[in-house]
Amino acid sequence: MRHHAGVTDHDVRVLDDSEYRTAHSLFRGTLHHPPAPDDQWEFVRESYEPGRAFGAFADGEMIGTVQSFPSRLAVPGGAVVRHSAVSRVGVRADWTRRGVLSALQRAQLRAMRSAGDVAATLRASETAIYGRYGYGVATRYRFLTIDRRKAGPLARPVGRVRLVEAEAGERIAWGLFEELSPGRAGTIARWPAWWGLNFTRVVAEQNIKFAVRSGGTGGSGDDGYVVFKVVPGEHDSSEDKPTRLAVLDLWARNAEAWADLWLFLLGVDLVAEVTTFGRPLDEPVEWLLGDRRACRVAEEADETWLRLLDVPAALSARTYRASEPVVLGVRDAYLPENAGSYRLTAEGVTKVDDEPELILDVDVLGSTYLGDVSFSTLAAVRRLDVVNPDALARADALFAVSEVPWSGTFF
Ligand SMILES: CC(=O)SCCNC(=O)CCNC(=O)[C@H](O)C(C)(C)COP(=O)(O)OP(=O)(O)OC[C@H]1O[C@@H](n2cnc3c(N)ncnc32)[C@H](O)[C@@H]1OP(=O)(O)O
Repeated sequence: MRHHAGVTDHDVRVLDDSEYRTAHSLFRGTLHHPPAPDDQWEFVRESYEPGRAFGAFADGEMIGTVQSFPSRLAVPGGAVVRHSAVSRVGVRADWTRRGVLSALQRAQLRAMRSAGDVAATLRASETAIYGRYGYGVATRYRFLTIDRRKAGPLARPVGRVRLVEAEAGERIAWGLFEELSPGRAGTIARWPAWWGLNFTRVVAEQNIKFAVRSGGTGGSGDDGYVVFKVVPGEHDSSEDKPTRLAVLDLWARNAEAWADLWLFLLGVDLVAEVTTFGRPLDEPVEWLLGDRRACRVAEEADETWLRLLDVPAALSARTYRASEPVVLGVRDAYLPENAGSYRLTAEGVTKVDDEPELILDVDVLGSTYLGDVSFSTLAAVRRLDVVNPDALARADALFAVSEVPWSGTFF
């Protein structure tokens, strides 16, 4: 493939399983990590799926790679669509800014759509990279830091939270997760190798713990779990580091189980600080505490970058609120079959020849799709062309959701 006014020549093709380790080492190199040692590779190998890894080659050497995991994504209204979780994107430092990633993206987007995936998502290392390929920020998450000794929760537990040894804990967590996700819009299915890589592999080394909740008013079965680790503090050095409990993964079937899990976490002795990995924006942790100021949002950040691969299928999969119709005009440079006018009503979606009222690139449509940001907001920052200003309120009303979207799975 010739790119960027002929600066470079490279070919892109699907990798076979003899090439996965080279691709993985190349990717890790672009993040400035050494290749995975053998024990880690055993877990990583499992996560490469046939037909899903691509390499870019120049002079017979691999210079760039992308790959994806097979998954499913929940959309507003409760439907679940086929989805690829894209990761391990990297181009060797001596080949960057010559169009190598663009060529890889072109091949990967085409392949995912041809395979029948409706959407792809990823976590971006930098925000400047993926908009051009049609990915838009579609969910956000927040990282909490709680001063445990100040928190003083007022509620009392209803059920029972028990610590479970790692093997059984992981099995129970996995089972509950499969029941609960995809559920909320933005949540995804985890592929089997996700568990091995994220937990099994590091359980002993990182002293990872599993706690399971049961026995609430809903019955005696397990209905929530939390995966966490406690990092002991250091008090003998010049810097005083508090003992910290880090919440890695927390899912519950209902609010009662959720609150019991948090009450358990806030009651672990000798812990000064409870921190979380990215949690949903609407998780009411502050409201559980006697002193809401004990809970600080350490960071709020972009979580899911969403790429609609099959726009008509994606628009038809989600539901819409009652409102007057709107005609959206979609532009898509990489998958031009998505381009055109779509008439949306509360009952459904049709591709039409009508003049669009709002014109937007597919990455902007991706940002609105799960309901995290409104058309009006994106119009205010000039991310879409407003042909008919009245259409903004109609589009906002149609796409409105009652629960903030969130993924909750890092990859
Ligand atoms: C889902 C994940 O895996 S996230 C991890 C992504 N990987 C990394 O961050 C590892 C380090 N970075 C890299 O490996 C590379 O820089 C990549 C993969 C991000 C980009 O690869 P490249 O081959 O340089 O991208 P390519 O040349 O195709 O760029 C296409 C366009 O995007 C722009 N672009 C690409 N990466 C960046 C960036 N990091 N910052 C700003 N602009 C960028 C280029 O300037 C170019 O713009 P132009 O068309 O206007 O000239």
